[in-house]
Amino acid sequence: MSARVIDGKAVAEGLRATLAARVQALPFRPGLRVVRVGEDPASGVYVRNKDRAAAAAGFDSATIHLPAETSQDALLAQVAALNADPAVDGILVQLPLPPQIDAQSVIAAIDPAKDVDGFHPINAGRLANGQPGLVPCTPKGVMYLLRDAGVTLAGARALVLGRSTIVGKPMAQLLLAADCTVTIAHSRTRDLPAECRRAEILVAAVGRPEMVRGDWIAPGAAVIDVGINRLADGRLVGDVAFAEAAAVAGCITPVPGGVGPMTIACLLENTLDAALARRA
Ligand SMILES: NC(=O)C1=CN([C@@H]2O[C@H](COP(=O)(O)OP(=O)(O)OC[C@H]3O[C@@H](n4cnc5c(N)ncnc54)[C@H](OP(=O)(O)O)[C@@H]3O)[C@@H](O)[C@H]2O)C=CC1
Ligand SMILES: Nc1nc(=O)c2c([nH]1)NC[C@@H]1CN(c3ccc(C(=O)N[C@@H](CCC(=O)O)C(=O)O)cc3)C=[N+]21
Repeated sequence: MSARVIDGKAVAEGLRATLAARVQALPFRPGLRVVRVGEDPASGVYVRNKDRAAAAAGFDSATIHLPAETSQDALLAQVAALNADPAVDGILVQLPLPPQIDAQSVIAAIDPAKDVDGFHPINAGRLANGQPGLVPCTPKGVMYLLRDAGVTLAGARALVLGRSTIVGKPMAQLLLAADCTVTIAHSRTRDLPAECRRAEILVAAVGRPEMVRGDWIAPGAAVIDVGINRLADGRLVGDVAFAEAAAVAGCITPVPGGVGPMTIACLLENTLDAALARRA
């Protein structure tokens, strides 16, 4: 292996320690509510990790777990109650939602000032316009990791693999704002390996286990693996074939212990930011 492995767990611990110190100095505890509907197994891990991290950093955090058959109206009523609750600074509705619920409508119902996921159209629009707002946690965490690893951003050729609203698109916006030359690739991209090979910064967010092979990576590239894929044998792997890619890349994030912990730390940072803005 030649690549430096970026320790997302350690960077996240550092960020959480800074946030904990800031929270301790406040006359109130920032309030975070996670709404989970049904039993999506991947959400279970995330919600558990988040609860532990939020409590340890001094946040007032709770998960509201609703049954899988919850109606859209009932979920909208829950969101409205959290919007109206002055003790709640951040609201996160865990995705995916069951099929009877339209996620877009639910996200649009969240008070943009409490939208710590940064998924509300108002916050997405602010990001696109270069205005301050709440930024989606995963792409925000990736930017922290790139900066921590000392990766040169201005002028760098960056490729984002994936164009989802929650990862790919906001990731591309943040890299663009940092003066990268950004390409967004997706399932209709012609010759994906060739596009990847041109990238000095490669961010993979496709949800396809180990799809990105070693010979797709430019020598010395910074490789950020957002993918979280649970294999049949229980192993957790990313969207990048780690060992192959690490033989070629300059630096690379592992799964687990890469982007995932940063997502949670950034959720806490967004909650603190939302609390300070709301209560100012
Ligand atoms: N570490 C973390 O904190 C987080 C990790 N994740 C993980 O990141 C991954 C991506 O998540 P998310 O963005 O929500 O996923 P989505 O399924 O919403 O989006 C996947 C994207 O990848 C593209 N894609 C799918 N298959 C291929 C292919 N064979 N070739 C090229 N492009 C393809 C899709 O293209 P098209 O648009 O054309 O369909 C789409 O744009 C998942 O593994 C998820 O679990 C997600 C959130 C947080
Ligand atoms: N509204 C909403 N916001 C989200 O941000 C959101 C979501 N819904 N739905 C699901 C995805 C996925 N996601 C993860 C975050 C952290 C880890 C994480 O902590 N991963 C650790 C541990 C993984 C493990 O041990 O299983 C790691 O990668 O090291 C995983 C997955 C957030 N998401």
